[in-house]
Amino acid sequence: MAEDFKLGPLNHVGVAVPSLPDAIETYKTLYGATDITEPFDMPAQGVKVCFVNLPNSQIELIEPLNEESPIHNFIQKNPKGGQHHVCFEVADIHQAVEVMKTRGATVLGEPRIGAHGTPIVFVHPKNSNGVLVELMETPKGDH
Ligand SMILES: CC[C@H](C(=O)O)C(=O)SCCNC(=O)CCNC(=O)[C@H](O)C(C)(C)COP(=O)(O)OP(=O)(O)OC[C@H]1O[C@@H](n2cnc3c(N)ncnc32)[C@H](O)[C@@H]1OP(=O)(O)O
Ligand SMILES: [Co+2]
Repeated sequence: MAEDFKLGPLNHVGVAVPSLPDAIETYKTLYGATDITEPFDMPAQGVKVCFVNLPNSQIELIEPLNEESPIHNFIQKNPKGGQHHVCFEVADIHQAVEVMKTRGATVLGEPRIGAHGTPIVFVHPKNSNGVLVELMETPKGDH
């Protein structure tokens, strides 16, 4: 089970923001980003999300949908926003969950469909030097 587990590519860096339109404007005007997806709501994940597409990865901009959002507290503590998580791809999300739990990590919840349409889970920041790590199953056909 664990022997063939490994992290795949860095898929995205999650940035939590108080206002998606303002953050989009920043990436457009300050960094000249031209490839930014239309924002969309993910009620199951409690966020509004869009992606700044880069040559080798993405910035995932996320805004809390409501006070129940898992990032509501984060924005309360960081009103201007901040780097929120890093996301690595894995071949098999269920194997990843098993390996993380076997190795003593706190896996937050069960795998749920994320913004790329494949199952994701999160490993608590306390397990990774204060960094919230998202594991995302690589979309089929992308292997
Ligand atoms: C649309 C899906 C998209 C995708 O890629 O597909 C996403 O990525 S959605 C991203 C948003 N969803 C999540 O983040 C789900 C997982 N996160 C959680 O369950 C919570 O955010 C959690 C448990 C990590 C923190 O919840 P909360 O902030 O309400 O709890 P606390 O305030 O008690 O914080 C506990 C402890 O953790 C520190 N913390 C919180 N958030 C982060 C963070 N992003 N990075 C690093 N550390 C974080 C917080 O400061 C507390 O630290 P302590 O030392 O105990 O004070
Ligand atoms: Co993410």
